[in-house]
Amino acid sequence: MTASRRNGLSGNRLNIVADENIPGLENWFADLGEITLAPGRSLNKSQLMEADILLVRSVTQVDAALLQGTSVRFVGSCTIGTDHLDTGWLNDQGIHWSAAPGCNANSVVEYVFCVLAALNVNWSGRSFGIVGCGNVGGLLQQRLHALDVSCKVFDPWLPDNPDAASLETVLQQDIICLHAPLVKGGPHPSLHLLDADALAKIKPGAVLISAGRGAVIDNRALLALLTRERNFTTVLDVWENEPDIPLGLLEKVDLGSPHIAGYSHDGKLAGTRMIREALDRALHLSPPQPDDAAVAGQRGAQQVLSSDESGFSAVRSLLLQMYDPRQDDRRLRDVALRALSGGEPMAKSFDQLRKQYPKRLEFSHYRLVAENLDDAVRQQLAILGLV
Ligand SMILES: NC(=O)C1=CN([C@@H]2O[C@H](COP(=O)(O)OP(=O)(O)OC[C@H]3O[C@@H](n4cnc5c(N)ncnc54)[C@H](O)[C@@H]3O)[C@@H](O)[C@H]2O)C=CC1
Ligand SMILES: O=C(O)C(=O)[C@H](O)COP(=O)(O)O
Repeated sequence: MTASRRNGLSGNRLNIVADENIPGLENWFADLGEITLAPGRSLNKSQLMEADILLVRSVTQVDAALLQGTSVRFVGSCTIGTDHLDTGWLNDQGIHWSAAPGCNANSVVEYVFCVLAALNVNWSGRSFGIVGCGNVGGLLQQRLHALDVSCKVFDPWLPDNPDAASLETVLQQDIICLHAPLVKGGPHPSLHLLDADALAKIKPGAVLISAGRGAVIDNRALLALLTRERNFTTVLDVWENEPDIPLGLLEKVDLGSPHIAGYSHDGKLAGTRMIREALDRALHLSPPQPDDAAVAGQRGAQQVLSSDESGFSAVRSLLLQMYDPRQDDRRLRDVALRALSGGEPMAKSFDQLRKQYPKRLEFSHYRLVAENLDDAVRQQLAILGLV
């Protein structure tokens, strides 16, 4: 039986237009019809006139300007964030849509711990503040509880969270992690939630890690503050005005990266798979055959890690063997320097860094072979996902 018969399409193969940066696309969607790849940033209506399915990432604004008058009837975004989708308009039009909630949450949480390892900040005995406690912030909170590290949470939609606190309280913690989505309206907007006033309330000596959406921090206010004084350590994965990020701000931050906190290979594949599942539900299709799915979800060969060190030094060195955010920082600063000296414009290089991002495997792909490690260190690593 052919793939399209299996799906009850009776020869009506679907016309799929997809962002060129979606791994696992062939394995998860080829059974449905023709796939046309396009650069997500510049996708336009003329490419979608005959399309049934549109598959995007966060760089494509999906709204009336893009879709009105096209034949698209399902939009899938292989991302957690949905701020690039005009969901109200899609609902009004009866166009099915789905994002991939939580697909790369584990990747972002691993990024946070690797950032702290890179900064040589031992989290034991410190307190965390989490802004936005959904799939990402909630997973971080779970790990912190398991590590016996205290945390405070600001999430106006979750007043019953056991660690619920005001934004002011959260900004007074030692390590502040921003994982709120970008929300521009409603009772709890997050746009510029960290404005000049809020930034001034951050505890001196704290570490601020922003891995939700860039505009949750007023980037001009942050630049002004960091230009006057550098009272806290700043780590930005996300920026206002991506991909043309503020280069003056990059110069001031301690670690910067091109919006890759969620870019583990596992997280990306999970996003693709989840969109296929959502499409099956929306259009009552059958999933691809297990063989296809198995290829799409293939895990890399297990890698083995060791360390001769002990205590936090061992944890730190093992985490950095798996993922070292300083490499992303270096790459970003290199392209910024080139842009400043008249080379490739930053916007182009930023997208290029993301497109050519090295394959990053999550901690669960690795195995520990360090005989010397004491039980407390082993336990800590196990909580982080390395056994
Ligand atoms: N840097 C990266 O690579 C990645 C960034 N993200 C971003 O992180 C965001 C969060 O991801 P998830 O936790 O999976 O989303 P989620 O939708 O599961 O959770 C978001 C949480 O933020 C809360 N929230 C909403 N408005 C808020 C406000 N004004 N202040 C504080 N909290 C607020 C919600 O109540 C919810 O609990 C995504 O929307 C996306 O924009 C997600 C994945 C990767
Ligand atoms: O899932 C999200 O939300 C993210 O921020 C993604 O990691 C962003 O990836 P792209 O869709 O921009 O490639």
